[in-house]
Amino acid sequence: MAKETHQFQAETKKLLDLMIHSIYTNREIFLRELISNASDAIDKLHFESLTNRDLLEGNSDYEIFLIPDEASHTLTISDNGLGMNREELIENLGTIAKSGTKAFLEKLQQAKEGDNDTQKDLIGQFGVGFYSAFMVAEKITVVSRKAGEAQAYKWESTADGSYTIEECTKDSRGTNITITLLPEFYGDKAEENFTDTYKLQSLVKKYSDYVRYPIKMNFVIEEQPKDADGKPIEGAGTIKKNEVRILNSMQPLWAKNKSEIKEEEYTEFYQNLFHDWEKPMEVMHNKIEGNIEYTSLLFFPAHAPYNLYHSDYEPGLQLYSRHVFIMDKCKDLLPEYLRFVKGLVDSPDFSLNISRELLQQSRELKLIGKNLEKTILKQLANTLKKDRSKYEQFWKEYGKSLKIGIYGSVYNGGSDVVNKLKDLLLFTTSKEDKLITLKEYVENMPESQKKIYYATGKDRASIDSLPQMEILRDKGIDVLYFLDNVDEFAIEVMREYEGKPFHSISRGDLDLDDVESQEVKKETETIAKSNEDLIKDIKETLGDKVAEVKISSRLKSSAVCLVADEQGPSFAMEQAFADANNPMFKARRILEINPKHDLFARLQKVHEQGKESTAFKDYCSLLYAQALLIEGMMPEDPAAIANKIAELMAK
Ligand SMILES: Nc1ncnc2c1ncn2[C@@H]1O[C@H](COP(=O)(O)OP(=O)(O)OP(=O)(O)O)[C@@H](O)[C@H]1O
Repeated sequence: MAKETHQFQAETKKLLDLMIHSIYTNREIFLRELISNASDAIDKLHFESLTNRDLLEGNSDYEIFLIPDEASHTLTISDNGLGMNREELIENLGTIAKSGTKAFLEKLQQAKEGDNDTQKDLIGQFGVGFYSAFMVAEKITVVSRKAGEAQAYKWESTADGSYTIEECTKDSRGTNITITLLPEFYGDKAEENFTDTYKLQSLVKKYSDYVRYPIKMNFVIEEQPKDADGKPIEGAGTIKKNEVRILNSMQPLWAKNKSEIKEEEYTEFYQNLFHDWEKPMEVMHNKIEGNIEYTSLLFFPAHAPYNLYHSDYEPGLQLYSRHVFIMDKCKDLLPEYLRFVKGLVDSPDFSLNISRELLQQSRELKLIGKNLEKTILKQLANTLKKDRSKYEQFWKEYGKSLKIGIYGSVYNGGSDVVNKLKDLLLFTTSKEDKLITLKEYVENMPESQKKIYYATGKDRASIDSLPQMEILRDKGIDVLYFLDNVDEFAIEVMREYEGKPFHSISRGDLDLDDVESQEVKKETETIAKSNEDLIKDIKETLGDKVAEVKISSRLKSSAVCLVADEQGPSFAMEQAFADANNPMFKARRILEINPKHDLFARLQKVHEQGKESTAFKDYCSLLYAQALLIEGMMPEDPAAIANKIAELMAK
């Protein structure tokens, strides 16, 4: 095969330009990224070799080698992992397949130009992998031979928009990545010299100490020759000697005693393993002995990843058995609603070469999973009790996960899940822009209040201005604010909390049970009776637009409002269904009219002109349009409505 030149995909080009002109100061992270790729490639080989021993070609001494060379000012990172063939080199190093990197680029474009802090944050957050090497490289050469295949390939690029691929030879399987360093990154005068063995050693210690394969490097040591007794020979001058040293401790942090581990160690470990630049929000390290034996080290990232609720997010914990890595992203340990938890579990009860399928059925795995879930929920309950502001921070990032868990319990877990999560929920309320638990809400309910009231809206202001809110505010009844799409769905599944049913202020009757409300209700019924014809004619005029027209007992200063029937979905749910392409789930609309409003008297007057009169018809459609607008919905024919208003105003 002759040498081929390929163009980078447009997005890769963008990323490379960014790396070259990066103002990111932490350029040294490229080494961590390449070592982590090398370690992943060994993991992959190890995993595949469980079912195909031949891939090992007789060598299962996994290792990563760093080879700095001052003379050619290069640094090579070599691994004996799975390697890549021609197609894989093109696919992995020529395009950006990872949606994460795509999202990174989008975010970056959104960030204001010259916003250096955001740029820094993003490079750290997304960990741009292989391409980060272009921050320090003039040229990168990748020589790789895939395990089990004979032909090796050489990929090379100066990041000028293209790369070349050609056949080459390589005896051992795996990948060598050679970076020809930019002038500012080699030599004694360099700001950072990446050919300096001691610099490299300290970087490995800092970022890659826990990598589970040995990271080796050759050191040239100057020594005084020794005599037969091992004593240095005086005046003999020094001799140079090569010595291969392992740079990383490989000692898993989780195997140490909790009391011996410093907070910074957990942070570094977490950042290293999960490519995060921030400190984790929570660290949970537990060693369990007894019936079942395991150590778990779990983290909550400081911020929810941008794709936590998308299908491309891969949840799961790492599995180890006696410190030997078995599997990444094992989904079967934790329930869906804890998908944001990162970390690992090490248990001698896991078998080393177990397949994913068998693992799913493993009794030990199920037991450990149940325990981990309990530990996490207990920790959350504890934080809620003892450190409210920390819990609120957690809630801001991951509250949605728990609510989705409750909603999802219909299909997965049932009331058991609801019971586990109901006391961890937080909502703001009409009384204060402060988060409270359901328990706190119920404790503050007046004696006569039998239901938990809630209102749905896009923000506090839009709920505050709902006409239905006025009466509740006047009566001092607190209302939970549902500002997240999933809130109402989750609450629909719960139905009640400690025997108190949830009730939307925009659905069904309010059922306020105090004496005053009972009286108003009676009065409303009387008004409704004496206005039966009017109500019937409004309904007839509006036709299918509304299911029912009613005299309202819930309105104070507003003339009308629209509520949904208690049985069907609410307007917010209707909207959510429509957004999810399910427009058939429609709320049953009920138009409520305030009999105490001056408009009602006017309506009665206009009705005297007859139900077929233009004036009456216009009044009906304007009433309905008003009600829609209050709910944040658009009337079907806004232009016609505007004309009608103009006509009426001109009168
Ligand atoms: N040393 C290597 N051996 C084998 N394959 C490699 C090696 N380095 C990179 N690759 C391949 O190239 C792909 C792209 O690497 P890159 O570092 O850009 O992203 P990543 O490792 O998938 O993601 P991240 O860096 O966010 O973990 C990898 O997924 C892997 O398939």
